[in-house]
Amino acid sequence: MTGLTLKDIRKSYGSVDVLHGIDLDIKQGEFIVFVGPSGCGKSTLLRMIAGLEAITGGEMYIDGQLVNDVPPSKRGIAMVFQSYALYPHMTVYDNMAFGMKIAGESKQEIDRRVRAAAESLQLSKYLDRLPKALSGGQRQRVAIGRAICRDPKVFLFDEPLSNLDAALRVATRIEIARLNEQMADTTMIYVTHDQVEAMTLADRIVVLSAGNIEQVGAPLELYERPANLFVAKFIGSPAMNIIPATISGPGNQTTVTLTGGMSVTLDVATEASEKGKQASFGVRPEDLRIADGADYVFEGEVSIVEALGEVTLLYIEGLVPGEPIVVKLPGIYDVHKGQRMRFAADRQKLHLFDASGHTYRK
Ligand SMILES: Nc1ncnc2c1ncn2[C@@H]1O[C@H](COP(=O)(O)OP(=O)(O)OP(=O)(O)O)[C@@H](O)[C@H]1O
Repeated sequence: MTGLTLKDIRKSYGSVDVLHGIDLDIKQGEFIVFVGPSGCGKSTLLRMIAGLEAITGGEMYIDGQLVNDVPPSKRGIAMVFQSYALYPHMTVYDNMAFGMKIAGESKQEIDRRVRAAAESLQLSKYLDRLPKALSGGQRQRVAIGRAICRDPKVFLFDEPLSNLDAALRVATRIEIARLNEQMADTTMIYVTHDQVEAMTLADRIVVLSAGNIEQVGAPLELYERPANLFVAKFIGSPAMNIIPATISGPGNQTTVTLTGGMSVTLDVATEASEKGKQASFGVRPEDLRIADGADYVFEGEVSIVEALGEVTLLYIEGLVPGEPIVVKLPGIYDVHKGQRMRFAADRQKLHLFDASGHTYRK
């Protein structure tokens, strides 16, 4: 079984601690995506798994074997970089064959693997070309093909699509999803800034911030049940609206008083001892709808309307000065600046976090 186990993995550059003790179990064949703000340590962690960065502390196991001191070439890992890193003077074929030649594979085996990888990535007709005669998307497919040829146990991707334009990103993302299906036993770990890539490709997403894991879970689990305020704001776009609140009625369902005085009841249980405590109330822009009765969550004035066709984004002022509530309505709405509106949401879709940012949901 080619799983990965990270036990209290730490990284420091001199006196600067970058990763503070990462614990993570990855099963064979899983597609794991690392996300987090710039500088949180995603790439460093990936490079440590690859063996390109030394491990300062903790233990890393691949397939049950401690690999802390195993060099990259002996870890059974292949990595695809944002920059493709192809040899410019070599043809596509030779780029894909290179690693196997170095490893001393037979010509026949090399040929078989190169052609199979080229076939699965629709590169067969480009095998004699140099990288400069390829588009960015084709180059990245060659880099992926080269990695496939090495028949890795673990496949690492460091923002592989970020140099591609929007249409190519989508096409190559779908290519990677297909590859993941074909290579069902190969563990894949993928770093990205792109929420759509994370949500669509991952079996599980690892959310990192400032060198710590905030939450690990299936994409929709993170979306529906964020463990804390950080994950709540990080997953989903536009981000979840957060409104300061006070717990006024704890119980199986909790009533809170929002800044501005509105009382709202959520499907979240709280202990009696929470009464009077400060909390953060959360609602996603897409979970808000125009209220049609007296039952509403908040009221305010439209300050900006962004009509995108498929959705309309409204920025509503009135609760926290300078922090408009964002509402995402499906389709086109005839709404104008200055209009006063009320919005409602289902109780089950509302979130509540305590003063230290942890969710009240069990
Ligand atoms: N060689 C180095 N020496 C000192 N600090 C470093 C070194 N490499 C990375 N760092 C620091 O480690 C932290 C994590 O960097 P890393 O590249 O892993 O972040 P990241 O989450 O991948 O960011 P991004 O999304 O911007 O690529 C950053 O604060 C960075 O400045």
